[in-house]
Amino acid sequence: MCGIVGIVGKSNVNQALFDALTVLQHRGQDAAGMVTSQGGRLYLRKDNGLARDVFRTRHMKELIGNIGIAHVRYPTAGSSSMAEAQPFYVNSPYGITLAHNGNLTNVEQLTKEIYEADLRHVNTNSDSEVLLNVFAHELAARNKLQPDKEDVFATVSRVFERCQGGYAAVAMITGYGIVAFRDPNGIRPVVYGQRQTEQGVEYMVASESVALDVLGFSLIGDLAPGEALYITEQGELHTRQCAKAPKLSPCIFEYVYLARPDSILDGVSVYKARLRMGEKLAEKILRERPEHDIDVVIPIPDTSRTSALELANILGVKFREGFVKNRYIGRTFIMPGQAARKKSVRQKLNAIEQEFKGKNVMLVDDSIVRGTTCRQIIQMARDAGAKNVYFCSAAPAVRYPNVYGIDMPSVHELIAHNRTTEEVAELIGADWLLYQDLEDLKEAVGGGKVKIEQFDCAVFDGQYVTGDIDAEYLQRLEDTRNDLVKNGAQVANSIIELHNS
Ligand SMILES: O=P(O)(O)OC[C@H]1O[C@H](OP(=O)(O)OP(=O)(O)O)[C@H](O)[C@@H]1O
Ligand SMILES: NC(=O)CC[C@H](N)C(=O)O
Ligand SMILES: [Mg+2]
Repeated sequence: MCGIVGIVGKSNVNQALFDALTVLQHRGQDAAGMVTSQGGRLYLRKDNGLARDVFRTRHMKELIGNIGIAHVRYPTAGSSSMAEAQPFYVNSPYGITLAHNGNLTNVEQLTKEIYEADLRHVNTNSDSEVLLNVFAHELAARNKLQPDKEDVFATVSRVFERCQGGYAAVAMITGYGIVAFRDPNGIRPVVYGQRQTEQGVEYMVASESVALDVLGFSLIGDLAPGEALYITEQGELHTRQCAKAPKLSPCIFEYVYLARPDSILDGVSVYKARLRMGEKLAEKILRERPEHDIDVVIPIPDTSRTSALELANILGVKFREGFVKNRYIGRTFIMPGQAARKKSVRQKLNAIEQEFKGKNVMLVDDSIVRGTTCRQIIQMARDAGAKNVYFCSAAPAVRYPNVYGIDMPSVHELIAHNRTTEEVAELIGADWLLYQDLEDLKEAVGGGKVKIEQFDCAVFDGQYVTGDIDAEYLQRLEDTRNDLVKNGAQVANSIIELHNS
């Protein structure tokens, strides 16, 4: 779940792109990049690190132009090498750059085709570089000196025919405009909006609506699954449905953890969805233990705050901030290695003893994935003197790998894989553990004012909406991307493409 953004403006867009990246930083902390265009030239800066570290004043000065795209990365394919930071670039046709959120599931076949049939060179293990080359090949196949919107939309249709998986992408065609597209299942989100300036209307595409809000763009809407958008350099906006059988199946984990609460995705407020998750969970507690003895509800900052608050309200139990979060430490789950993740939990969270001493505490988290967070947190609650430590998760048990852009490649790393709730409770040291039911989660997200009928819930139920995932695929994923392999795979590549400023 990386963050992508593209802007067609009326003055230099570098500052706006940078600001958007800082707002989307929660979607990827490993690498950041930006490319802008002016007078047929491209200006690129990308590297590993947070946006604020990658872009210094000297880089910003060189990123000139009224049009550009940018990316924050959380690696889910290839390695964490800086050579895989995005946007990627190919020089033909026209000079195209691309930023991608998601994961292709037929990347091996595509890599072969690109080399053997399309005669194109791919220099990294990133699936995003493959996606760019498919797009570039199909645009080149139109054989036009000056491509128009029909060429762009026909190209996206071909991309949909060839590429499987989850992908939300934004690409810049040098001298022509910005294209954005969302896979036919709409697994990853893309929104777009506009703002009025003295020089005319500016357009922006981004992973989440919060990026539009903060920059003063008003939301026009989401890209529908299978829809593409093309904004010319002159500022004309075109949209088109380019897929044969689109079906909205957004990743439900976006609402659980990935997205910011102040975003609206596919018409659903993430904040409200999380409130409803808390409500459903409280109802389950009351069903299962009407005589519960919970003294206080405590969230695990940050993401669970919203659902924990509503859970406490419905239970009629005190809501307290029992853990203080170090604001200078980022998100733990999207860190690349287990050692870093483990260390970070203790650095990030500290208990306020008074809230625990002698009490039965109900700790609430949005999800339990590897169990890194809850194990340590429960111990901290005990050390702080809690009488009983109960734990609940606003999402169901995570039991299956994710293949669409969340780094959960190995079932053996998932604490709930092949374990009952009681076994997980024992392992994490909880006196009582409660998970949200999947139907309740679906209802919490898709049952509000705006209805969503189908989701990608694969991490909870093992059903992969693209229909191309089998045991063999999952085994390969496990073998190539488990924690041990990833730790050994950090090759110090340099970037072979545009000069990096
Ligand atoms: O079971 P685990 O493998 O530990 O993963 C789940 C935890 O990781 C996430 O927190 P994170 O620290 O990434 O971000 P947050 O501050 O937004 O909650 C999530 O909110 C859970 O707390
Ligand atoms: N999290 C993502 O969306 C990752 C995009 C791409 N698969 C990469 O690894 O760079
Ligand atoms: Mg958390």
